[in-house]
Amino acid sequence: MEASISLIGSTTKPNLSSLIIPSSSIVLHPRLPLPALRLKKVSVFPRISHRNRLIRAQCSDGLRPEEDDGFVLEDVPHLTTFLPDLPSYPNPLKESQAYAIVKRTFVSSEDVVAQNIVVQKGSKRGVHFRRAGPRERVYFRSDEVKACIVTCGGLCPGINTVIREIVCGLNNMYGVSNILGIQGGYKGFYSKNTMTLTPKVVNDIHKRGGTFLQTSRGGHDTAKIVDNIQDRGINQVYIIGGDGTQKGAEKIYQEVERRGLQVAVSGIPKTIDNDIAVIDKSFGFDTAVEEAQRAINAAHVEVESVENGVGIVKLMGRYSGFIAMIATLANRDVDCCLIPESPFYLEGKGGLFEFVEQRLKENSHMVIVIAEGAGQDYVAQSMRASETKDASGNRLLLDVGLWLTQQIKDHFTNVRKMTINMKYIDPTYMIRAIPSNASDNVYCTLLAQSALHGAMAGYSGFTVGPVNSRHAYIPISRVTEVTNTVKLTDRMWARLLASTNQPSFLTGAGALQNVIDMETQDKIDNMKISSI
Ligand SMILES: Nc1ncnc2c1ncn2[C@@H]1O[C@H](COP(=O)(O)OP(=O)(O)O)[C@@H](O)[C@H]1O
Ligand SMILES: O=P(O)(O)OC[C@H]1O[C@](O)(COP(=O)(O)O)[C@@H](O)[C@@H]1O
Ligand SMILES: [Mg+2]
Repeated sequence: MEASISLIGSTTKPNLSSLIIPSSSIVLHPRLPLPALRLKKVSVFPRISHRNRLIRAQCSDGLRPEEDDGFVLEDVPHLTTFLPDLPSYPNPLKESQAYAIVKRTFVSSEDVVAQNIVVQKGSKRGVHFRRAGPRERVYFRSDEVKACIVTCGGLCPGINTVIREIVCGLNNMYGVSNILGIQGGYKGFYSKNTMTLTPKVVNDIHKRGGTFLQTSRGGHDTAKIVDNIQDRGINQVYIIGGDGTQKGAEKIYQEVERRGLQVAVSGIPKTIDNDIAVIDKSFGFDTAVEEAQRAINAAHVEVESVENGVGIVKLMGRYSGFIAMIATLANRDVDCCLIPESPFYLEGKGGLFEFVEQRLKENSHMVIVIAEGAGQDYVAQSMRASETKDASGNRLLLDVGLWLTQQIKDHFTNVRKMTINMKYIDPTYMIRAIPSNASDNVYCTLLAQSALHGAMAGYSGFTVGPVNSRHAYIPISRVTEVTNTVKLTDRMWARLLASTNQPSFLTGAGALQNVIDMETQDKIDNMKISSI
């Protein structure tokens, strides 16, 4: 059987013999018997930013299964890609008591996770990612590992659980004892002392909110960070953070590869907003939704105890309204949910004022949940706003919660001459600062273990996360190139509208078309990415 291979994203022409050898670093097609494979053609394309590694194989034995079934593996880099002579060792898990009776301790190099699991008869197989988990061979001797952990960006419930489980997992499963904590985010690499992390030190940190290692925004200096990694002899870097952090992790990986260092760079996606693409859900999200119930319930109790009570609860979500949407769906006392993805308007037919008045007439009270990023352009029209950014370059938002409170108050007092009782609750930081709940703790444990198995197995420049409930290694660039947002044209938003019976605000001129245009563009961008 012959195959032609395209390596997209490779900087150097690959050594053919190393590609012909069935290696754990390149899986061509899960159905291909690798030892029988002969290479027909190898093409090397220049690096493209949105696809780190895409490895496709095309059979030329007449069957052409990949061409027919459209299988694509979006692979992650492996240290042997640029260090082909790196020795490997049997995985110490072979001797592990914990895994003694497990049927399949090791994940096969042919196991992949499908990005799309809803298919039709005759669908192309589509994009797949490498399945996460321990591998038969590792590329680090346990006593040689010097790992470090860093946390960057905003807080999120569960960060401490991930830290704890990386430390305990490396120690218990791989016998690694040399683990450093980098304090205060990326800048901590070059501006602070490190701390030693042992299972004892991190034993109960999962019971606390925040990050044991502290965090920061800004301060990503790739050269300084990699110099520091090199100077300290660090060979595994675990980076916990959101979209910004993952972009930084990608740059660190690229510099590590450029310098030819045996350093595994592993990203663990963190975002309370659930705005990271590809993965099912980010850790801490469930906890945030649960905690949001307390604020919504408080608002509801307040407003149902007075006449014409209007409660407004602001939840986090800069560009993605997932917390607001799911917290609303979970609660049932919310009359209206406003998210960044769905523009709304106040005045006139189908507007928010009309809806508030209608609910007050019906129930004498109502609750609005609003995501912090909702209606930003609208708010900016009535406020003199200057574009300010945080240290990482994220746009600072206008306070839509306060603004909406004032608008509703003014309208009913001055225009409708009605007395209303406004209660505004902003629980955003209170939600973000709590420890993770039970299900997030389990999720964080899996993330940490998947990350360290991947690093020990020599993968690098990857992000870990569940894709259709199976943990996978995903090229970092794949999770940073698009923001995960609520799709108004998907059924979940319709479920919410059906549950609250609120207006869709799509009656304004061109509003519906705008949404469709935006989402179509998103889809086209995604399709371009998936079809390369
Ligand atoms: N494009 C980028 N390239 C390199 N580093 C980045 C980039 N964007 C953000 N960072 C760094 O990542 C860290 C966290 O980013 P930030 O956007 O604040 O939070 P989050 O990672 O949670 O989205 C900061 O130290 C910031 O300097
Ligand atoms: O801590 P800060 O800088 O006030 O951050 C607030 C922002 O952080 C977030 O929680 C998200 O932060 P990340 O991008 O770090 O995940 C937003 O929802 C919120 O706007
Ligand atoms: Mg972010």
